[in-house]
Amino acid sequence: MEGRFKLDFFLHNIASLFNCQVVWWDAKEIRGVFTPLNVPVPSLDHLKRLLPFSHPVAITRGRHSLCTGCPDERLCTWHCEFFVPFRLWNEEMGIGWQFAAPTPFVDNPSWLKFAVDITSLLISALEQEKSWSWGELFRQTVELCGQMLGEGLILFDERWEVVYQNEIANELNLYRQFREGTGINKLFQNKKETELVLNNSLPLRFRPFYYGRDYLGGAVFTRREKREFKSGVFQSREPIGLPKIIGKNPKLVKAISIAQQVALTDSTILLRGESGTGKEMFARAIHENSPRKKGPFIAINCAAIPENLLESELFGYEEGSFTGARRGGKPGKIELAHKGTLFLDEIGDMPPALQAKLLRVLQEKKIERVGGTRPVPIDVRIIAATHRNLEEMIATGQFREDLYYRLSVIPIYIPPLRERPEDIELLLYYYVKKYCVLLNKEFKTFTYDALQLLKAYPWPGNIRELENTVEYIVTVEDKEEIGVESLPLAIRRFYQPQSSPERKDIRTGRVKREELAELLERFGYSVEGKKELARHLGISLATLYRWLKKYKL
Ligand SMILES: Nc1ncnc2c1ncn2[C@@H]1O[C@H](COP(=O)(O)OP(=O)(O)OP(=O)(O)O)[C@@H](O)[C@H]1O
Repeated sequence: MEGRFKLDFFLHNIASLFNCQVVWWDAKEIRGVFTPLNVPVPSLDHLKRLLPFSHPVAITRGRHSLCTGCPDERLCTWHCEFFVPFRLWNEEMGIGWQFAAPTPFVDNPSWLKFAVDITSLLISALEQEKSWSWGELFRQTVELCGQMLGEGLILFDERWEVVYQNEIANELNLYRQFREGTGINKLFQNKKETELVLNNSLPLRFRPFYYGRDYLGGAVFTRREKREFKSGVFQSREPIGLPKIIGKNPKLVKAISIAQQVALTDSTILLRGESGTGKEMFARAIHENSPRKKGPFIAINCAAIPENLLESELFGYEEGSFTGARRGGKPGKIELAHKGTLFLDEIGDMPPALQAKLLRVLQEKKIERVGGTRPVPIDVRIIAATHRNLEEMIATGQFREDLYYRLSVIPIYIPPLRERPEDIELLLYYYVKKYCVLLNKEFKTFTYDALQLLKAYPWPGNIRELENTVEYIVTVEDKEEIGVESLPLAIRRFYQPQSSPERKDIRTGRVKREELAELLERFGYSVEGKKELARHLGISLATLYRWLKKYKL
């Protein structure tokens, strides 16, 4: 098999295994796109901007500096993208792994390492083609994939002989189970992708490998999620099914529990909360846990698209409906979400004319493209989100009351981070772990002072800001213990050393009203916020309440 085609073969199979799009390119051209997804191919202009990087890069949509001014910004529907640069045949090249939605793989901090390992394996095989046997390359690739999937794996050759099995398969006695029951050759004799439950207890997935029309063998993977689901582990341990919704704050836990219940229904949901509190994450989790999870999850940010384009983005258009309209027309996001979920982010920014049009879609469950004449029936579940005060907007005539009632059938409030001080440490260490693995660094801890400061900081950008902060610290800091001096300036400005006048004054009860008001603002007015403030000041909650009463705060 010649070099280029060998790489094609592997990338194609890995893409379908992980349900992602894999792109291989150099400075002049896109050499290959491998994808089981029906999604836009990135432009060469976008990909070329990645080539100057000499190290692997993980990009979450809208959060990386590269997203600003990206030529694909308007078309981008990716959840995230991993880029691995390399040099082959004396040229700079790159392989990008793009995911349309969060999945267990994307959210696993080991993914970037996996992407690097698999790329290096393929490249070294291509570089030293003579010394690599085709079978060995195949075995090592599938083995790495099996580790990443965290599932039992047995690999067969074209004669159904076992060529490899990993430890999980070993533990499950997988091979014996085949020999005792119907043989593997019978179970998968049509050599097509198959899912089945072995001996009524073990869900399996069979993946054949072909090169052109030649059958080369196949892999059998166990399907772990199903096993966990059956035993109830999934439901009890991770209520929303996406383990990364971190937090134990009672208000957040309540939001998760409501989301979990309504996920099973088709009700329209309105997610409310400040920017960066996790509204989109909730929306995706609800979709993933709903009966629509096999359908698409389509997100659109009503504030990010210019008013004149929003209508055609949402509703699509027919051919010739305006100058520049694409031949054959284009479906809008609502149509694309058919049988799935449509996430309307920043709904408060939707212009009034479109609010009326959206209301009609919700009432009639039909959609008409711009320039179209035929209404098309659609079956879409709507989740809207906003950080704005819609009630005030209704009062000032900026938002339609009837649309508001249609949308907020189930309102879910996600509290800002400053109202959830107990979650800050959890999130800090969650992201420290994630970025230390991603960036291949030693695990880090915070000094007492740094942790107190991070807990006292009001996090106006919420979890997005916290994640960016941790990513920055882990990237630039080599020490194992992170002190106040390593924190970004914006946070250090909040530092109040132990002997500061503020503390002394407060301890002696001589704190000024303005100072206390400012601290209260910083920690939040909730009971949790006040508890945290009392802890910060070194006084009891009862004393704090006394002071607040005294100052009428
Ligand atoms: N509870 C949580 N646990 C872990 N990560 C979280 C949590 N909540 C949010 N995040 C992370 O914080 C980031 C911001 O979340 P998300 O984009 O869902 O916020 P948002 O409220 O939709 O923001 P915006 O209104 O600005 O679009 C994401 O990277 C998300 O993964």
